Amino acid sequence: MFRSGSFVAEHIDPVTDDQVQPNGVDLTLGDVLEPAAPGYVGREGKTVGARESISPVDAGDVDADDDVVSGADVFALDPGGYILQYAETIAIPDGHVGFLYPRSTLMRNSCMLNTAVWDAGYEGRGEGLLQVHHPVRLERGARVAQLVLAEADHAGVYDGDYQRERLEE
Ligand SMILES: O=c1ccn([C@H]2C[C@H](O)[C@@H](COP(=O)(O)OP(=O)(O)OP(=O)(O)O)O2)c(=O)[nH]1
Repeated sequence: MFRSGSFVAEHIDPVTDDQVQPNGVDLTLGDVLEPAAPGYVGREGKTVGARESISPVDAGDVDADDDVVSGADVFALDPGGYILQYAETIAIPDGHVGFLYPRSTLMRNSCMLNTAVWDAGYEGRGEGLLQVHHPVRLERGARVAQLVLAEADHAGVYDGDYQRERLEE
């Protein structure tokens, strides 16, 4: 069974009322990174290749548009693959598994957010793969994705390399 948005909100920090949806909680855009060196996925080990931060520009520096809020931090992205870091800390409670879906407005703007499984016991500020197929402008703090939680049996709890990622930043 999938849990309600108000249940999911108990496991997201920080969260505001407007992020809470009927079936999940919207996550917002923290930072955008660009891969700068090859990573490695092996039979045993793995590494995440170096990435470089993309600097946001002031809203006043992108094409004027009624929808762009003055003073906002805006990532002006050309087509390519980027790492999107969520602003919120996510804690997947025991007895659950998390799934994340992109906000449809991203998709309608020719962007896609690819995600993996969120394991029971994981806590951290996670990442997703942002595919940009057409130039787009994304504001820091904008809602970009929605996390849902489903009840699930599990074998142990998450104890991998990404446990507690970016919590001390
Ligand atoms: O889109 C996603 C999906 C999951 N995660 C987090 C939660 C998940 O529990 C953790 C680890 O994911 P996974 O188990 O797939 O990582 P791995 O590549 O198998 O590495 P490790 O074995 O070190 O965990 O990453 C994200 O940040 N983004």
